[in-house]
Amino acid sequence: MGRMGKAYTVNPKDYKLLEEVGYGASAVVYRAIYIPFNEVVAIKCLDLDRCNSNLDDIRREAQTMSLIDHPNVIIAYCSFVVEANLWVVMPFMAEGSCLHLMKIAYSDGFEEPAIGSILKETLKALEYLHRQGHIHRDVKAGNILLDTSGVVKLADFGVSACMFDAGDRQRSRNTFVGTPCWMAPEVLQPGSGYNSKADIWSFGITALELAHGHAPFSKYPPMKVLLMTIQNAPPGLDYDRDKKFSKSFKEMVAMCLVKDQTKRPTAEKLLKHSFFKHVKPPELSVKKLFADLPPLWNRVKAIQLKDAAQLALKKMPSAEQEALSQSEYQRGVSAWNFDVDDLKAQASLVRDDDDDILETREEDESVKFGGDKGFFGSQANKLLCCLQVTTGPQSSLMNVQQADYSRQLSGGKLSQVDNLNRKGKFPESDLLETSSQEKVGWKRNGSSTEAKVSTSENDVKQAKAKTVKSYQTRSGPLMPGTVLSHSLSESGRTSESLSRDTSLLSKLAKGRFENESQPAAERATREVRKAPSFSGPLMLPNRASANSLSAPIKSSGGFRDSLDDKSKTNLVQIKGRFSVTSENLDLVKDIPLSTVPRRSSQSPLKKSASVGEWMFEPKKMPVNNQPPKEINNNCAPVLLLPHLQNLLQQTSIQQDIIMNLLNSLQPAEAIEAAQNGKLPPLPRGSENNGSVEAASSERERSLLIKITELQNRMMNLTNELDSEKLKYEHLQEQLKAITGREENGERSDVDA
Ligand SMILES: Nc1ncnc2c1ncn2[C@@H]1O[C@H](COP(=O)(O)OP(=O)(O)OP(=O)(O)O)[C@@H](O)[C@H]1O
Repeated sequence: MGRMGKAYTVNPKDYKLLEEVGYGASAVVYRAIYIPFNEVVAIKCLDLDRCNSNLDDIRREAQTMSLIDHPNVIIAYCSFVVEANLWVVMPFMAEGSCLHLMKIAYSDGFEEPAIGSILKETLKALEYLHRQGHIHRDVKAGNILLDTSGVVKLADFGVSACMFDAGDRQRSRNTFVGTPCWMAPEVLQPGSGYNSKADIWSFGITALELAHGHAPFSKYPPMKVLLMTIQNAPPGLDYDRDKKFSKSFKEMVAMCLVKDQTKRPTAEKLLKHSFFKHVKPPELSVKKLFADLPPLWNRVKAIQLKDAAQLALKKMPSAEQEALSQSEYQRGVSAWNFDVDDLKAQASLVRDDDDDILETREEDESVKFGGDKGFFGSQANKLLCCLQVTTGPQSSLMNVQQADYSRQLSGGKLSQVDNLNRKGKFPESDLLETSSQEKVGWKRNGSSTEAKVSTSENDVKQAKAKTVKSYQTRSGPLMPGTVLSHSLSESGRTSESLSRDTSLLSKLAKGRFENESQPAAERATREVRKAPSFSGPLMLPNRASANSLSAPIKSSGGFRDSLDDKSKTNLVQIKGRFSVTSENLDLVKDIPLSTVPRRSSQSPLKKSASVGEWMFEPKKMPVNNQPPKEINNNCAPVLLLPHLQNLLQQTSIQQDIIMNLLNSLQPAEAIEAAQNGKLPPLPRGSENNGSVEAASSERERSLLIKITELQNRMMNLTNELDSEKLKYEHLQEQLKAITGREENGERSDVDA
């Protein structure tokens, strides 16, 4: 039974599928006619084979959608299974999603009045859903739908979870679901659990997406997005760069994008924010956004072709992979794939020398990684270990995209379409639609350009439509057993259906991906395994805590590209895995006691720690008044600085290593030993008479020997450093003296 007493049958024969008006990771959405009422509806056809979600998720989506009742939340009239698809019948939103609208005509985002209206309506929907005990978990521009009168509705409960569903509660709230770019940090951190505040974060990201035309970090592969979300400062509207936006908008966004979920406002509270007070009704500000635009299905077609053209332009395999990953975000697909192999493959997309990543956007400028290859590896490992492995049908990201790719690549004159869309807007454009739908053309100022959708694409499409129609109907309520067994029996059809895609290009693409994605995954696996372990006694204090804005020890590897300009200029040295910046050095002195404990006041280590201060707040050293025997005038103090800094860095790192070693051993004895330069007495292994104890004593002994060696080296370095400091001071004095003499000489010349 639908709304307002209207009954929508669950018989697919009562529905006539028309054009495709949208597609996601697991679904294609069609405009359709419900024949008994002659009413236009939208039908979302979820391909159960492709679908990453389990049946519970799908059923939940359908149930949730049919129970909700709010003007800003899209409802489901009914849903039923048709062969390998779940059909969800819902109202048709004739202007599609905000994402599509931006892609077709507002690539740099909307103006603030429109954004305000869209966000306010969306927030009303969220407030309602949260009140009902739901977390949407997939708030993004792609799920905000608009109709011709400017009505805004939040869609897609494909991943929503009911907070009051006791049985599933823990599981669903500790499971990663959603879209990385929009996902709150707490959602990305396994085990921490999350609540409706996760939607507020996504809402903030959506606000940025509407303001800029893309979500922050959207150009990066998923694993990178994940790490950036966890490690970086939250993205936001920049007070200088985003001048065109009001202060209250910026403030509102900043309130949403707070890493501590408890500090984020509820939807109810956020609605009271001043930004929403003066927002215009959507029929005034939103409606005009789509004036003069072609019908939705033609826009969608153009977007598909444009995406395909962009992908086809990427020649290099690595670029291709990156493009695939990026296109996933650009089109706002939310089915974040948690198949571990896929994630590893994604991780392999993070290239060390990815220079183009340096041509960053606003959010990139704040990128400060605490990770390096090793760190990345270990973090990724941790994350991968915690990720829930999808055990369903093979619906890897690659496969899903591959299918889309195949579909798109079968299109015709791509460059022309790209040309058409290059300018983004079609203000005076007039779409000419041929009856056969083989030709899509835009007339611009008299000159017409046309983009032909090739027959092959139509063939594929028609074949697809026929296939859908020829499916046997299994109408009636969604029966988990039926679908599951069917789905299982059909598992592996993804590759089958791919092979049905006929275009030569798609075959080529397919071959390439099949050949490349696997090694990529393997490579990534190897990389992750090879990654140096940061656990154990030799671990440097990892100060790149999950939420830290910057880390004292920075990457010179995997995320070198992400260092911002500032940190680049501060770069002191890149050595081994670590690069050290002056900022880092400054932080060395602030190592918390918990990280480097029991730093004794008599310890020689302290000496080296104080070097950090000296570098940045030069203290007067006791200067030997005797002039140095030899003055090398070429050796300006400036030249000495890098050398001193190197020494300092080495000393600090070694100090950390030693302290960690000490910390991992018999604490009091070891520290004492390190301080005295002696070995502690052997642990009381003999008392226990245990071979294990004896072995561990042996190990401790050898470790202590190593410590002593290291300590000696460190002390040598410290001495060297001290003498360099003295030299530096002398040189400074010398310089001063020379300068003074020269000045005096000049003055006496002038006097003379
Ligand atoms: N009722 C509707 N009316 C018009 N267009 C719609 C409707 N529902 C969805 N669409 C279009 O179809 C697209 C994909 O729909 P939807 O988000 O439900 O699929 P999905 O597979 O769950 O995608 P994703 O995983 O990216 O969220 C939307 O972004 C939107 O453009």
